[in-house]
Amino acid sequence: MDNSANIAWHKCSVEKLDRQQLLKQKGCVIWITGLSGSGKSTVACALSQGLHMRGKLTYILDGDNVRHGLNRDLSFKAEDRAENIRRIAEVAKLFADAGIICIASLISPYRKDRDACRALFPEGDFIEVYMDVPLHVCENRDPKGLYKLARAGKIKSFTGVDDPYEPPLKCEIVLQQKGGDCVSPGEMAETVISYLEDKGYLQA
Ligand SMILES: Nc1ncnc2c1ncn2[C@@H]1O[C@H](COP(=O)(O)OS(=O)(=O)O)[C@@H](OP(=O)(O)O)[C@H]1O
Ligand SMILES: Nc1ncnc2c1ncn2[C@@H]1O[C@H](COP(=O)(O)OP(=O)(O)O)[C@@H](O)[C@H]1O
Repeated sequence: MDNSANIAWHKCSVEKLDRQQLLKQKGCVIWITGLSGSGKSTVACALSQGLHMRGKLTYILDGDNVRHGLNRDLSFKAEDRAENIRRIAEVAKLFADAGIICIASLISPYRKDRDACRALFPEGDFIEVYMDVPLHVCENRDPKGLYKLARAGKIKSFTGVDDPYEPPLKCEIVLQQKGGDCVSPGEMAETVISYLEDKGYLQA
């Protein structure tokens, strides 16, 4: 797998700590996982807005968007999903090293792929957020009409329909949308911001 030989890491005197001091924050990744339609992109945006208003620098890596460019060669079969997730994690690692709060929002359905991403980061810097929204709620929302197409057999291997989703067994934050209680994207974002504040990520 590793085709790079005879290479050495080149260090620079300006390091992550220096960049963090400049930005008055700590670089990390907030990894939002969940079914299609669970609200990942909406919460990612609300979070980015909330942090921006507090003077914090963020950048969103959305699965759908990255698949328009860097990952345009990848399909939805398991190996390609794994590669999609691996590449996004490596990019997120660069953003975190830049001192940025990187928000990755992608289905990332397999536990082992998400755990492999976590292993790329120092302890604490990979913050996994699970959008705990039942399939029937996502399917009722169906903003892009994809569930309808999947149920009609026009899209194959659609997560939650004929492809698996493995919820996290243990993650930093669970955002629930269950029963009659409606939790707004802004409220969900505030939960994540409180976590970041408590853990010291909003200061250098
Ligand atoms: N087969 C299949 N399964 C799931 N999703 C599908 C599929 N085909 C297309 N789409 C659209 O692609 C978006 C998911 O891309 P991701 O990069 O987040 O997926 S993954 O992490 O690699 O599983 C997903 O976006 P979201 O709805 O925002 O989750 C869909 O719009
Ligand atoms: N907290 C929420 N409460 C109600 N509706 C929501 C919430 N978050 C997102 N939505 C709606 O659900 C749909 C799917 O959201 P989206 O962010 O596109 O999900 P995903 O990125 O997981 O596919 C959109 O129509 C969005 O407006």
